Amino acid sequence: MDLERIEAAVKEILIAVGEDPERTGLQETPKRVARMYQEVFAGLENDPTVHLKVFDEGQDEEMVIVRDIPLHSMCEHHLLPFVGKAHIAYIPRNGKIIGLSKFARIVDHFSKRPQVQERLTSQIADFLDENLDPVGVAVVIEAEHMCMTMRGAKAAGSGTLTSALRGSMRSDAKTRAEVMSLLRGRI
Ligand SMILES: Nc1nc2c(ncn2[C@@H]2O[C@H](COP(=O)(O)OP(=O)(O)OP(=O)(O)O)[C@@H](O)[C@H]2O)c(=O)[nH]1
Ligand SMILES: [Zn+2]
Repeated sequence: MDLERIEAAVKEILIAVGEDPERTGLQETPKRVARMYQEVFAGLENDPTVHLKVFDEGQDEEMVIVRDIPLHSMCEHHLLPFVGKAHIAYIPRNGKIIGLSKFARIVDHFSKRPQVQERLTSQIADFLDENLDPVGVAVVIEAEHMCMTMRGAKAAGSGTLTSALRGSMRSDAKTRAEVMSLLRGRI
């Protein structure tokens, strides 16, 4: 990531909105924003496959659900945060599982780039589907978008719910109903 370029751009924005980038409170701001972007967009650079330490100890064909994974991402339309929770359910194949913490790391990875909620949801589902080859996987995300609350429509408190279903979660009506009712228990 080109930190110097971000700094220069932020300084330009400050001037363009009518601020004085040399006043005491703003002198360090371009540098801070550059470091902040490096952190919140780290998912553009890092490799998510490092989180795929696979164990073969899962209960075959039994569903695993990790709920309420905290999520912070940046809406690509306005570069404002959207904040919420991800819920992931999957049915391992041949006992192929990953550590529970890795789901939070994978959610974080795909959140840390300019995003829309729909694509974030699909990217997490596709990544797990392609790399774990589970019988089925479901990802549900609920989030509040600052671009809808602090500006524009000013729809404070509105929530957006997205889901991505793969494998038996999509094709098998009974499995889909089961996972949705388990996830709905808390959503
Ligand atoms: N589908 C989808 N839309 C999003 C997401 N994040 C923000 N948006 C929307 O992206 C749209 C961009 O609309 P535009 O009309 O191009 O931009 P705008 O004039 O700033 O729109 P307003 O927010 O309505 O003021 C808005 O409706 C946002 O609510 C997201 O994750 N998914
Ligand atoms: Zn937005």
